[in-house]
Parts: sequence; C-alpha cells; structure tokens
Amino acid sequence: MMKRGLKIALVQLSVGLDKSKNVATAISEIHKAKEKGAELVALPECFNSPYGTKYFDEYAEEVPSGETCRALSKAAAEAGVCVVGGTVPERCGSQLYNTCTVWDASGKLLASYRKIHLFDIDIPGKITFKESDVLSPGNQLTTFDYHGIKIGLGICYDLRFNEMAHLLAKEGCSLLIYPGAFNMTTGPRHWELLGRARALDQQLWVALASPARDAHAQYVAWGHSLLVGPWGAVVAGLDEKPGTLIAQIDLKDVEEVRSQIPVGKQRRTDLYDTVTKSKHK
Ligand SMILES: O=C(O)CCC(=O)C(=O)O
Repeated sequence: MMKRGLKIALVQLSVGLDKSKNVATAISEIHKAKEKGAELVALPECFNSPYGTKYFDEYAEEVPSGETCRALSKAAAEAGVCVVGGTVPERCGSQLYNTCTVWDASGKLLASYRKIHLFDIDIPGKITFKESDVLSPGNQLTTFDYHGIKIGLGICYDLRFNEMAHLLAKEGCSLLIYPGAFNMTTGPRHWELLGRARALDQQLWVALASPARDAHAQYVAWGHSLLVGPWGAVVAGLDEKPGTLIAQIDLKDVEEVRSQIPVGKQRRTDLYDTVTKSKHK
C-alpha cells in the first residue's frame, strides 16, 4: 500500500567560515535525525558556506561531483534516509548558482534545483542584498517523489512567489520544502507569514529550513525553521538556536482541506490562469 505520510527533520545548522566543519556538522546531524526516526532530512540554505555574495565563488563546487555533494550522498546511503541538501553555491563553467540537491536513501541523486528568483532587495538603512551580482538564476521548476509523496523545491526568496508554489501544487505536490535564510529585517516580518500563506493558498505542507542565528556573521540569519500544515497553522517550529525539528507529515490533512474547502477546483481559469513556461530552457 502507498505510504500516507513521512517523518521529516529540519536541521537548523550553525554555519561558519570553515567549510569542512560545516559539512561535518551537517553529516552528523543527518545521522542523529535518522536515529530519531526521520525518513527525510532537510538542511538550510547555504549550509557549507557563510551566506554572502563575497563567499559564493570561494566556496562553490560542481554539482554533483563536488566534495559537499559526495559527502551528502554518502551520508544519505549510510544513514538510509532521504537528504534534501539545503543549498550550496554551485559552479558550472563560468556561472554560479544557488543549488539544492536531493539524495535518496541509497545515496542516488534524485533532484537538483537552482534558485529561480534571485534575492535582490534594497531596504535603505536595513538590508541591501544583490545575489544577481554573482549568481545566475535557474530556469526550471523541480519536484521529486519520495515514499509516494510529490515534493516541490524552492529556495528562500522563491517563497515570496505564489505563482511558483501554485505551479508546484498543480504538478501534484503535497509538500514544498524551502531551504532559506531570512534576515533580522525580513525574518520577523515575513518568514512565518509567507510559509503560512503558501501552505494556506496551495493547501499543502510547507517546510522552511534556516541556518541558526550567528549574531557576529556578516549576514545574520533569522532562524526559526518551521513546518506549516495544509490548514495554514504552524505545526512545529524552532527558535534562533541550532536544533532539529522532527515532525510527522500526513497526506490525510492535505486531502481533507482540499475536499472540504475545494478552492483548487473552484478557480475561474476561464478568466485567468498560471501556466508553466520555459521548463526545458
Ligand atoms: O526574502 C527575503 O526577505 C530573504 C531572502 C533571502 O535571504 C534569500 O533569498 O536568500
């Protein structure tokens, strides 16, 4: 019988300048999460490198041949767990991307997703960030299947784009996973609100995995990794410190809300539509 749920772990890692140490911490937390019963372990955005445009080139690796990918594949196989490998700065020829890789429980690459919406914002006196100074955007929406559940991927700033979440839901996703690293300005204002909004609009589970907060870092992450259910309520969440959230995802909740409040079937697509384009660019 097809499995109806999944126990997932969101690992809120503390990330520093030492790349090998960052990767080693991630691997050790993957094993600990497995021991606590997790079937899928998700890591945060930019978990092998500090987050910042000045770091991406130095920390970048090829996907999937780089050392971080090899370590994730090995950990997934040894622990026997699916790993959503947060993100790493990816080098491909002369381009850099912000990329999430997914590994199945035998260590095989299941999916690879390059952030499609780059984080370019300017809030004077608070935060100015321009990923597009050094990164290129991906051009493809990405889903994968695990234990009979279709899972969609987004990365951080992608969370702000409801059309993307809508298209992933239309592809059949019941869970969207966003490795992310909001900051001390937009984190308290928007992180949870956006996670809940995407879950409520699309009537699916939403998991947000952040690095832990380091008050001395150049970019201070908000933390607060969380899991939102398809009714739009936060089911579990962390504070700003390193930690791991483990929670059960049940497909029954998705089916329940979608049948009881059937907005998915009530859309007036005769008047409007959202269509996937440039899928294979
Ligand atoms: O949207 C935000 O406020 C933060 C986004 C971000 O930090 C990112 O995309 O890496």
